[in-house]
Amino acid sequence: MVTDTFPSFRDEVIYNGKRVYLWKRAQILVAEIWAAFFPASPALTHPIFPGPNGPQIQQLTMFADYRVPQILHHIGILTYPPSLVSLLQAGSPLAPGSREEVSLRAASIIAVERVRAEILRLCVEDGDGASGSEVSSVLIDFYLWDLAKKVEGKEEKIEGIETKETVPVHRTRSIWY
Ligand SMILES: Nc1nc2c(c(CN[C@H]3C=C[C@H](O)[C@@H]3O)cn2[C@@H]2O[C@H](COP(=O)(O)O)[C@@H](O)[C@H]2O)c(=O)[nH]1
Repeated sequence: MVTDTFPSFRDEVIYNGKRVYLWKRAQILVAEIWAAFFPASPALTHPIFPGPNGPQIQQLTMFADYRVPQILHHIGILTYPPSLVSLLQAGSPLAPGSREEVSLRAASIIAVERVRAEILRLCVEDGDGASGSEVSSVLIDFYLWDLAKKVEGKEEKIEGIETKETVPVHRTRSIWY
C-alpha cells in the first residue's frame, strides 16, 4: 500500500538480472509510526496497527541507507575490501544501483538479520523467553543508528571489542534515502 501510494518509496534495483527490493523509506515510515504511537504497555493494543496478531513489526528489515553500514563496519560486523575503503575515504560518489552501493545496502540488511538470529538463539539458550516479535530488525537498526550518531559526535566510544577505523559514509545521489 505504501509503495503504491508513494512511488518514490519504491526503492528497487535490477542487479545481476534480479530485482532487489530495499524499500528503505517505506519501512522506516511504518517503523517510526509504530515507535511514535507505541502504547504505554506492550500488553495494550497498538492504536495504529491493532491487527489480530499485533503490529508484526518483526516482518520489516532494517532501513538500508548509509549510517548503519558505517557502524557495522566500525564494530567489525561488515568487512570492506580495500578498494571500497579507498573510495569511501576519497569521498567518491557511488552511483545509485552500482555494485558498491547495492552491496553496502544489501550487506547491512543481511548483517542485521544475522544479528537478530543470534540474539534469538541466545535468548533460547538462556531460556529468557523473548519472543521473535520482541527481537526485531527495526529495534536493532534504531540502536545501531543512534550508536553511529553518538560515535560520530564523540559522545560514545565502543569498548570491549576490537573496532576498525571509522570510514566516511558512502555518498550517493538518489531519492531513495
Ligand atoms: N537506518 C536508519 N536511518 C535513519 C534513522 C533515523 C532516526 N530514527 C529515530 C528513531 C529511532 C531512533 O532512536 C532514531 O532517533 C533517521 N534515519 C535516516 O537518516 C537520514 C538523516 O540522517 P542525518 O542527516 O545524519 O541526520 C535520513 O535518511 C533518515 O531517514 C534510523 O533510526 N535508522
